[in-house]
Amino acid sequence: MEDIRFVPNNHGAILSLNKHRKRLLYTINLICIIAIVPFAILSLIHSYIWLGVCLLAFVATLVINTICVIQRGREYFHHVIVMSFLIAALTLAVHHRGVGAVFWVFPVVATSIFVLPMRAALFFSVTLTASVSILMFMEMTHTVAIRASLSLVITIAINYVVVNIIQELQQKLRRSSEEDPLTGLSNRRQLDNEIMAVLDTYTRDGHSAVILLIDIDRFKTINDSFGHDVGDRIIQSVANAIKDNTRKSDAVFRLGGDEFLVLLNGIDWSEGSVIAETIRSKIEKLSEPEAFPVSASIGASVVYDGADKSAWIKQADAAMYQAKINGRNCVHIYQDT
Ligand SMILES: Nc1nc2c(ncn2[C@@H]2O[C@H](COP(=O)(O)OP(=O)(O)OP(=O)(O)O)[C@@H](O)[C@H]2O)c(=O)[nH]1
Repeated sequence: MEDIRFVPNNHGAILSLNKHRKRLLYTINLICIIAIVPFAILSLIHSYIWLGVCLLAFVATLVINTICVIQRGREYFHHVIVMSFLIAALTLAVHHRGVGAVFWVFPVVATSIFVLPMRAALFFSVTLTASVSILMFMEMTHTVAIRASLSLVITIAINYVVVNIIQELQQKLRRSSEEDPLTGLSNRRQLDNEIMAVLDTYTRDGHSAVILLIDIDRFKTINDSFGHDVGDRIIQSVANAIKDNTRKSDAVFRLGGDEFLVLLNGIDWSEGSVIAETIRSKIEKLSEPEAFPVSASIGASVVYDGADKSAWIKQADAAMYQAKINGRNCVHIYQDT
């Protein structure tokens, strides 16, 4: 499940819009134009000038923001400005039209949490509820004011609990779709994006990078001789050995079975071969606690002009295959022959 709220960056701008987010924005805009614009015009006709002005200002700023977000990935008006028009309009509507206007507050409060950052939505919902409630206590019977205010508070509370649960589930789902459960390493799904980013950096800035393809030697024999549980433990130990000997800026993936891929960023072939050798020797050292031989064959391939993702991985794979042919438990660096 995807996060359906818009993610603001440090400047409060709205980032990456996927098609679900766009759909939500279009729907909100359409509803606002169909429902609010006629109401604003009616308000102006009935001489509720400020109410009409605030409603039109809200719709205008919302539509402009939507266009800017879709075209440039950034809001034009900060959402505080857009929401201020809405708070003012709804408070004026309750003042002019009485309790009937309070019904409009419920969908607005419920929707805010899906379109605003969590804190902003909470601030907006509380401010709107407070201003409408104060007005109701001043202008209506206390029974009506208490009932309406209480149901608004309950709506806000339930919304926040539900959205928090959705976010937690969403994070779990994202983790499980991107992470290998046995080792906690990223799985193949993440690989494409990471490699594309490294290739972009190489093309743009000339930063070198190296792929290491690591395959545990005779892993089938380990499984057959000592069982799958021991095999799993070896996979975890190898994963830890790789993680412990790479930097945070490198990316480590379990491709499946007993095969791992390491993406070494900003590293040339000589540094890459040193890291590969360190990893190989750390994996070999796992033999001591296990009391049976553990080793891995490693193929290395350095990024090259015109490299594409699958050709680059194929080179590392060919190098790893050569390391197996060379007797396993060794590093082989791909060379164009
Ligand atoms: N324990 C365990 N075994 C797995 C897992 N995934 C795949 N395998 C086993 O890993 C073994 C992979 O063996 P291969 O890489 O084909 O061959 P190998 O025995 O390692 O031989 P070489 O690669 O030629 O050195 C197979 O027996 C798979 O059943 C896993 O998650 N856990």
